[in-house]
Amino acid sequence: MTLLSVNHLSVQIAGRPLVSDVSFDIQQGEWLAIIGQSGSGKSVTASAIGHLLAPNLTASGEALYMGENLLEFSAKKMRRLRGTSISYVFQDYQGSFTPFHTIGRHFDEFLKTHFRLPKRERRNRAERALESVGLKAEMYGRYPFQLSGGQLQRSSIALALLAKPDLLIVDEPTAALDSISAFKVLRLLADLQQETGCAMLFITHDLRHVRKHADQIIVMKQGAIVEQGDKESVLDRPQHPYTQSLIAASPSLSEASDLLRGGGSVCHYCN
Ligand SMILES: Nc1ncnc2c1ncn2[C@@H]1O[C@H](COP(=O)(O)OP(=O)(O)OP(=O)(O)O)[C@@H](O)[C@H]1O
Repeated sequence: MTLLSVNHLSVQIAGRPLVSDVSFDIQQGEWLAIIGQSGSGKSVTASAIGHLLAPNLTASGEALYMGENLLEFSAKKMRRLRGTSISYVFQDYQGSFTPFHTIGRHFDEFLKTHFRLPKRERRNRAERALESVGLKAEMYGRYPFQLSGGQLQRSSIALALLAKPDLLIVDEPTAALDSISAFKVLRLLADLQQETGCAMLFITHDLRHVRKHADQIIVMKQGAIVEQGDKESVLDRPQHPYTQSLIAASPSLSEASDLLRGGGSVCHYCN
């Protein structure tokens, strides 16, 4: 079943298009990856869906979620939906936390805003959420600066999944992490997606992640989609010269794909 249907989405700045006529569907539980070079419009597209564009940008078109056009939602209605039905995880995990509030307080504020739960139950839920991303419950009382980048990104994933959203929009979640932490965070996201059954809109530069996790792929260039389809057809039989050049510029992809096909086990991302 279609969860989100984006139709003819365009984003402009002072009359100049940044994203033009973008259309795609995400099915329930599906992992859709958006790839493309820096500046191709991936983040602007993802931000437009949840009303997270910078104030100088305007969006038009449709983003139908359960049949309702999100672009027509009031700010208040969208705020209610964001975090509960549609959640975001950003590259800049630092920005997801207020430095002078404990990790626990962030969870508590979220739960207080969206649910009517007694204090003890809120605390239990937050601690369980931290444990679900491999963190100790004692992280509840720590301040953001007392956590590593990987731990903070895990906390932001736990926070994003707290209300069991149907759709998780993830914008380069590992760009600021070292490769081992990045690998762990991606595996965690994949496990949690399996567990919760949420759909994932995943923005990345790294085609190895796409090869491993995506069902469908969108390729963006200069604000427009140049190719889209299922993972195998886009990565193994790319039609557009731009997709071909992206794949060619990602030498580790052919390596990863050989390893996957041959059942090799040397590549971190293939295990
Ligand atoms: N608030 C803004 N004001 C003006 N231009 C913007 C704004 N936000 C984004 N842009 C421009 O829109 C274009 C698309 O940006 P976007 O962030 O979506 O690219 P991206 O594909 O996500 O790139 P990256 O992979 O580097 O994050 C870029 O040319 C960017 O400079």
